[in-house]
Amino acid sequence: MRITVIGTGYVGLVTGVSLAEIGHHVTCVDVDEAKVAMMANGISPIYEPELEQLMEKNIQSGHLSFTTELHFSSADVIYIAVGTPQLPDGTSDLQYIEQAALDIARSLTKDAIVVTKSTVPVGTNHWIKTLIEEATPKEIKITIVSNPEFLREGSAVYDTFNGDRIVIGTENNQGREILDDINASFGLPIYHTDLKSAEMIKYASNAFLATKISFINEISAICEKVGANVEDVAFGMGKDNRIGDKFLNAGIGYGGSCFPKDTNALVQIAGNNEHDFKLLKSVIKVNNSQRMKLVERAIEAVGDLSGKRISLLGLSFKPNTDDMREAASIPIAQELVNQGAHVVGFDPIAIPNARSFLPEEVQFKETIEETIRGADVALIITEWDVIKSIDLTAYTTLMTSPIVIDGRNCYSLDEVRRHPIHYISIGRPEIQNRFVANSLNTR
Ligand SMILES: NC(=O)C1=CN([C@@H]2O[C@H](COP(=O)(O)OP(=O)(O)OC[C@H]3O[C@@H](n4cnc5c(N)ncnc54)[C@H](O)[C@@H]3O)[C@@H](O)[C@H]2O)C=CC1
Ligand SMILES: O=C(O)[C@H]1O[C@H](OP(=O)(O)OP(=O)(O)OC[C@H]2O[C@@H](n3ccc(=O)[nH]c3=O)[C@H](O)[C@@H]2O)[C@H](O)[C@@H](O)[C@@H]1O
Repeated sequence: MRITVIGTGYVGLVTGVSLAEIGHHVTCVDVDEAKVAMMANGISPIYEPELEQLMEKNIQSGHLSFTTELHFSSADVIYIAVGTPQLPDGTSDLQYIEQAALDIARSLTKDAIVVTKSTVPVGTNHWIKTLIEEATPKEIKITIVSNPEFLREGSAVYDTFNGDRIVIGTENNQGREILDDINASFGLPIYHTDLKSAEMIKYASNAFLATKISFINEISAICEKVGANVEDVAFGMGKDNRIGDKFLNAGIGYGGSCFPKDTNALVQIAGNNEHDFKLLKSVIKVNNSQRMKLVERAIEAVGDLSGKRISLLGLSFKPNTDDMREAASIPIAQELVNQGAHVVGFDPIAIPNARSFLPEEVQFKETIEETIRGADVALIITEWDVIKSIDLTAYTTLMTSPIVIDGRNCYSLDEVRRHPIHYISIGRPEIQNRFVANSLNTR
């Protein structure tokens, strides 16, 4: 099948490369000339494991190409994968979707199947179809399909080939049959539904996962007060198949380009339809306050942060990605700078992106050791393997005072107990050996 994918971000590029890998002829279109030039040379503009190897392989085999030209007339199927960011009031900004629809309409010379991969509010697929139809000759027939994406950043390629389901929302059998054909080689379960239900499945899935995270974070706050351990609690809960053991990691909350924007968008979709989504509003509120916990703990541990050297370990919103969108490091770094702290940041991959997201006062270091050297407090923001696997003696030998506040519960408490560290994590008992207190007093 000849497929054109519009938009080559995390979703569009991975979709295009994966469809090429299973044998389709894919043209990826983007308006960003610099990005297209990179991709045409086999270089991925995003950090995503396995992606670049597959890109190179499929460019070589002639299955994958990149262009800025907005001509779609030779495609059998056109995928829309442009961004749907959040407007200030929480609703989805559909300007890129609208532009893509108009670009499609302008160049169509025959019937087309248009597939929406982007996450869009309920009813948007009908709107896209109407937009295209209004701008094309009457004899051209448009079939619209909603095919929401469930990949996670950091494991996007793996997820595309090993996902739990493919959702295909259609308005007729033709769209359904062609999408079944296109996706057959992925070998994943396909679930068919109507357009609106497919759109809703995407928001409901992200909102439910966000709810699990805020729920376990609330439980972690109670664990801290009563002296329980949230990891043991989550493990015990997760053994019940009805609950499941995934997405119960307590921490500093969810970030990224999707959970924050999609939860806000669903609150707006509900509100526009006269439903006050109280539960989801609370999920968002809990998440917003969760992010500041590390700063609050730092103040409890050392008092006034002014003039203190504070290390941020991990800057991206989660490990294995360079994506800084809605990363917890952004409000945390801003608050630390506001309080007069001297902030030093480390991330194995995201530093180039982080420079434009974090306050200019933040300094960056290439290694964990350089980042924590001379620090008064280390805050763990992202659970990169390189941070999880560090020898804990580095904290005691390099820091001015070994106070580690771990927003991702990276270390086992048994391991921490073997080191003279003041260790504060989320929903687990605080560890402050007498030895640490003594060593701090003698500094
Ligand atoms: N990032 C993720 O992990 C996931 C994202 N989604 C959804 O997928 C959609 C895309 O998200 P991302 O890939 O993160 O976006 P992104 O912001 O990384 O990429 C969007 C791309 O579209 C391009 N673009 C915009 N307008 C265009 C036009 N008219 N023609 C050609 N190219 C155009 C931009 O230059 C950019 O390269 C969003 O709706 C998002 O909610 C869904 C699942 C996962
Ligand atoms: O719509 C999207 O964009 C995507 O959003 C999420 O994927 P992603 O944002 O890439 O990453 P996740 O692994 O879901 O993590 C999101 C955030 O939740 C946090 N998280 C996750 C799991 C957990 O138990 N606890 C927790 O705090 C992570 O640290 C991260 O900040 C969903 O998992 C994907 O299915 C979906 O396609």
